[in-house]
Amino acid sequence: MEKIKNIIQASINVKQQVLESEALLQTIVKVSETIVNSLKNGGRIYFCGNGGSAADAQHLAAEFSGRFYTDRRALPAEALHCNTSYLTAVANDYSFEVVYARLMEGIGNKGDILVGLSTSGNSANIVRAFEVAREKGIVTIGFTGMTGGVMKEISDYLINIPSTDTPRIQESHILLGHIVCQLVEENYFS
Ligand SMILES: O=C(CO)[C@@H](O)[C@H](O)[C@H](O)[C@H](O)COP(=O)(O)O
Ligand SMILES: [Zn+2]
Repeated sequence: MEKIKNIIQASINVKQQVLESEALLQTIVKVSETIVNSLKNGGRIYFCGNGGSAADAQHLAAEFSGRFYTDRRALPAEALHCNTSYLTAVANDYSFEVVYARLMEGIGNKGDILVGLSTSGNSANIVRAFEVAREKGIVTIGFTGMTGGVMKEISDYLINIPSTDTPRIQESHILLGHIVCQLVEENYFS
């Protein structure tokens, strides 16, 4: 029981720090406004991550393309790992490092948004996708851990959770991701 309580408390502590970080909260506001502007100008939102963060990418994309709280028209959002034929072919024929970059090359357009979720900030396939995004004028939003890793240098917006513990970082990513979904849904459809 003690162990379980300690883990829950650790998750709360990270979220408490997020709550007290004016800078992070301001970034959330800016990110939400940027996504609304992109959507209003015909942009699309792409999400990518690995492992649990791929699940988070898929989850958040579905809030936009499906629904979050309200009944409204679908918004154009996709997670980049969902086509397993594409993923296995490109990883097999080229490398796993280029799987997301190649998709951005193929389907990303100027004014779109690319959200990358990486607790280390160092996942090479996300970093490579952000590099392609930068070349194409696609706005990048990094959800990372405390240091931001390599993504700190190449993200237009960085949401770096004040923790170095992968699961605790992911738990705050999904909280803040949900907040972004709610703000975008409310503002876009108001
Ligand atoms: O869900 C978890 C851990 O909670 C794992 O699957 C985790 O996402 C994987 O180890 C990822 O490959 C870690 O990558 P990243 O967060 O450093 O980009
Ligand atoms: Zn996990």
